Amino acid sequence: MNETSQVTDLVRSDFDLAITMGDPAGIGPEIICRAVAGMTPEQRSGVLLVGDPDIYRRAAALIEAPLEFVSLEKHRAGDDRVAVAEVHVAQGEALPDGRISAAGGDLAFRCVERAVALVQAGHARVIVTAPLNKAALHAAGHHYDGHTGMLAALTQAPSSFMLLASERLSTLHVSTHVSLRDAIDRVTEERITATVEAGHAHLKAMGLASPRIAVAGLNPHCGEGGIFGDEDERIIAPAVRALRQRGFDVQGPISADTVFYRASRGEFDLVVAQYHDQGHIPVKLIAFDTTVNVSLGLPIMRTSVDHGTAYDIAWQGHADATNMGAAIAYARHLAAQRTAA
Ligand SMILES: NC(=O)C1=CN([C@@H]2O[C@H](COP(=O)(O)OP(=O)(O)OC[C@H]3O[C@@H](n4cnc5c(N)ncnc54)[C@H](O)[C@@H]3O)[C@@H](O)[C@H]2O)C=CC1
Ligand SMILES: NCC(=O)COP(=O)(O)O
Repeated sequence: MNETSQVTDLVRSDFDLAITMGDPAGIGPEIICRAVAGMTPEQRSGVLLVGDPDIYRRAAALIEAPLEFVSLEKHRAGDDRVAVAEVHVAQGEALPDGRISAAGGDLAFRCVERAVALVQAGHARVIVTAPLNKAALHAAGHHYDGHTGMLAALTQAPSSFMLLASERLSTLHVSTHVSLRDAIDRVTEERITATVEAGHAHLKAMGLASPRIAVAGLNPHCGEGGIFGDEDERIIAPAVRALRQRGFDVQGPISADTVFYRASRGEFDLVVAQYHDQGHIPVKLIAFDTTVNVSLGLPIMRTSVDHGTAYDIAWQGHADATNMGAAIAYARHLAAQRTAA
């Protein structure tokens, strides 16, 4: 029986969160154990870890957390031990700490695959992901651009969008993991429209009655009348006009050098960024520890830390789990909003 088919044999089905291990060579196992160790027994009972239990045990020992783990199939309501949907490292494969390996990339992929199956089967509600390394993922032959694209493929969603949500500033991206040259080609009316629609729907679902959305320009000063490029006038402005005609509270294009500052002061609930770094840099600058990566446009719910695998500090015992805590809190909030709706 393979790991995915085991979901049909589960003995319990009331987990709020399925938390995936990410790349085991990185800080994922450590920050997950830190976050779980800090939970109340009630919160912990709603958590299902996905990954290799021996690696979770090693991480718990590293941080001296008194956590015990039990296979999902043996877990019962009231059990103090942390339930684990087991996904094992391929035997005999090298998995060096803090280094890119096919074994690490493959385990990270199989954990996400398993988590999706668990959620689709109704055994968990929201997926929270620890970071994976995209080079390791590709080394293992899984050619996705990250979780966001992988989740779209695994759930047969036509598209997915990356939201970085923080208290002061949230950004949603027209494109993410492509080259800057490709990103410019992806600035199309269709993609801008779909991104605004996805952001609007998410904010409504999170309880905002009328989300105020800004769309960032692409070129310096939005092209300044065509002197520095014409995409802002030719593509972004018509897309925003059409959205406004449909009733969306959306403005733009607004120069990228001011729009994030304005949003961070409360003028907008969301900024649609035209490419990865445009939307990532301002949020990570002001809220690296607390920004949550949320996948939009999928039939399932998923949140994540905003940081990466941090190989440089992996398995040294001093990774900061604040961001994992924020991703978990956002996931719980998502689930609660969905229940209330
Ligand atoms: N959600 C995900 O799966 C994400 C995955 N990545 C991937 O992670 C890999 C490494 O990315 P990098 O650009 O090196 O960024 P990174 O976020 O892994 O590391 C950047 C710096 O921040 C530090 N850092 C990050 N998280 C930390 C934490 N929790 N506690 C203490 N220090 C922390 C690291 O030690 C490093 O100095 C790449 O393959 C990237 O694609 C990056 C972002 C998100
Ligand atoms: N820059 C964000 C990142 O790399 C995480 O991407 P994803 O795994 O959430 O698609």
